[in-house]
Amino acid sequence: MTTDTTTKDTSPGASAPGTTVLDARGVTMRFGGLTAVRDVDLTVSSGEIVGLIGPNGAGKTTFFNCLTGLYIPTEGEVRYKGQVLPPKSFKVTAAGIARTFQNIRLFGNMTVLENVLVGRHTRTKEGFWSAVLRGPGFHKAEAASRERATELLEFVGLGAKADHLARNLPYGEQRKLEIARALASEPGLLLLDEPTAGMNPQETRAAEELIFAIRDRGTAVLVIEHDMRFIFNLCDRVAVLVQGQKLVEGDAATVQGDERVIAAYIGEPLENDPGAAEAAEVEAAEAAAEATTDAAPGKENDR
Ligand SMILES: Nc1ncnc2c1ncn2[C@@H]1O[C@H](COP(=O)(O)OP(=O)(O)OP(=O)(O)O)[C@@H](O)[C@H]1O
Repeated sequence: MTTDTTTKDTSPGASAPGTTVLDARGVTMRFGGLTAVRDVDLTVSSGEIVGLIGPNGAGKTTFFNCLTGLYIPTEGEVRYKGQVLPPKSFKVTAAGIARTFQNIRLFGNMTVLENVLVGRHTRTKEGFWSAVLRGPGFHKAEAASRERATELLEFVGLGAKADHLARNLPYGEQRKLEIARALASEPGLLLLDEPTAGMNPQETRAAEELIFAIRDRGTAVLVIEHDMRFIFNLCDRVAVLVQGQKLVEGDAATVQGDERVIAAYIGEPLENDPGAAEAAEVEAAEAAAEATTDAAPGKENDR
């Protein structure tokens, strides 16, 4: 038997909108002498898409790893729906938090459907002996899992490719498949680590639509991304990590207007920064003025 009592439209992990699903408090992660994450608080509620941004090495992935049981925070506490998270990633997945990784981690030689079925294992109650003996309970569970996996593939737009080998999918579809596999564990919170990395603009737009649809099914989303346009379009709230600490948190306008955020990105300018065009114009004007001064007739005489 499975716990599969789902409909296409609502995730079984869904909570009433506005319920806090993730509550991370004072999370600190040290590696020897290096503090990668320092005293970070973050909440995510049902019905929300929250973004986590910051320059390279700011501690975003380390923080994600603290939320998924991959790392046990040196200090602090992470609660999911009020319960302190167990310190093992498979238990965290079973509790209701699923994730994707920066680098795609699919089983390339398995079919698209099989990849999603792998993601279902935390939601099936069939034990080892049932699988070995392949009794009626096992077959029923397998059929239910296949049905649910097929629904999820349709949901992400890969219904027609269920029998293809994962490695033969184009890049953007592999990313979608990763998301379908994560959804197969019926999470209440989905963590996406750079979901649009390597995507073209069209694929990025499709990913945006898909994440909105996931939110609408009742799954809260926390997303790390470097693509600022994507993050500010998508997220209800954005937290900025800099050198392991949370610098600012708020809606897109609050974060975009904060001088400290722009300063933190100096040397690594904000992608699609609204001020970038003006800054380039000023630089060009300064360069032109310098060139004119250099070529001015009085210049020789001034020396
Ligand atoms: N397992 C580890 N052992 C030691 N140091 C680590 C480990 N993982 C991360 N770090 C260090 O912690 C800091 C934060 O790294 P992290 O990967 O979390 O940053 P990030 O914000 O995700 O960066 P990026 O945007 O480049 O992915 C970096 O200085 C990194 O070198």
